Amino acid sequence: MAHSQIVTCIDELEQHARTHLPKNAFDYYSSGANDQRTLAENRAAFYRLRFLPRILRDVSQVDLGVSLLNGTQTLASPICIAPTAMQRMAHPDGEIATARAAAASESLMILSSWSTTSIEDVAAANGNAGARWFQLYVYRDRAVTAQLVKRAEQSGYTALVLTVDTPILGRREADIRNGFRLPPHLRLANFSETDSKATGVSITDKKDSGLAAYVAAQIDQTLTWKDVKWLQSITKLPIILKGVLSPEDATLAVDHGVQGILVSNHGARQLDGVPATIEALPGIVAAVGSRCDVYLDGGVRRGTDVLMALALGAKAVFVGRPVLWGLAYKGEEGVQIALTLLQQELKLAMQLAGCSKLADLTPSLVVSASTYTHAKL
Ligand SMILES: Cc1cc2nc3c(=O)[nH]c(=O)nc-3n(C[C@H](O)[C@H](O)[C@H](O)COP(=O)(O)O)c2cc1C
Ligand SMILES: O=C(O)C(=O)c1ccccc1
Repeated sequence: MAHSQIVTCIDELEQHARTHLPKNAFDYYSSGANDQRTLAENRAAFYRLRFLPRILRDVSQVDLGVSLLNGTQTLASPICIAPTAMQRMAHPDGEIATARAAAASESLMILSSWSTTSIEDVAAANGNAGARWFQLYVYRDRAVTAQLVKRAEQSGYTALVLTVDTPILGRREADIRNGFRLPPHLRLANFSETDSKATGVSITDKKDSGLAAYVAAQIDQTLTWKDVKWLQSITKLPIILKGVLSPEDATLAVDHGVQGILVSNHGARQLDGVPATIEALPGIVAAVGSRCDVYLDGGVRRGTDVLMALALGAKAVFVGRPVLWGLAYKGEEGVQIALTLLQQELKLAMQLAGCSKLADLTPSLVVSASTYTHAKL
């Protein structure tokens, strides 16, 4: 795709990234775990669903506006940015470009703890009008964790997204083959050299996946529900648990007083063989009811995917790799292209489905292809 051409879909941005990014960066961004079964399922499961559109409803005006966390976070659309680590590998502006594009699109950005731009610099780029949440891992050193929380609070991040599916990094074989590590000109901007040196493992170590070894040394594998309580004790920010797939855990999460659940399989990068997120969503929505927000990420590449997730009960969806592909294409402008494409596709899909606002979206809009086919036989 030449730069002068119009980008028509997210997959085109991915194709561009595949041919323009260094192999070790593209492989790191695109990989799933093991045989990448769940990676394929995250897309395939959307393909197994069908819409039953409604007709003769006035769709001349479409409102994509949504409010999250009990009305405290209003957004122009329910399409938001998932946290992805090390964005400066995709474009020199990295997280700064993402933060600017998010603000320009009135979208919400979740910043990864493992960013190549600091919490403070991203906040400045996102600005007063921007909406930003901070993604947190709990580190072996609780002082490091508490310090990150404090910095996020002071920099105007309005929620903490606690990732709970990564006690250790999943097995990404391309990274092992490539000996993946952070390029030497970049650094994990939220940690001091001493934080990382203390573990004796450096992210630039030249063995296997340098990342996996580094993560194993940093992240606290002893994490349990008591640590959710600990986090609540050190912050007043709302807490969203990211990486919930089981309805039982969703119920526990609500019982522990979290304000949101992000149904996620980490872009199929952790345990291979788990369900696609769009398959896991209905059970979690049923378990949670209206007791907290439920969001989804994983494999969202089309406005029609967004529509399916919202119809099945997600309040908002998050995209990870599409933002990286946008960054690789054209930095801030590329991320805006990705977000705008998805927003326009969602609007069109809603009109064609007979819906003019998000409140019109109900599970009856979506049927499983197999159920629907059998019912007609
Ligand atoms: C390259 C990459 C880096 C990621 N880094 C993080 C991270 O630092 N923290 C986190 O909670 N999730 C991380 N994720 C998971 C994403 O937040 C999200 O769950 C996933 O990418 C959504 O799937 P999608 O890429 O198909 O949209 C990462 C995903 C990718 C692809
Ligand atoms: O690569 C990832 O998926 C990821 O989430 C991660 C986790 C810890 C450090 C860097 C990236």
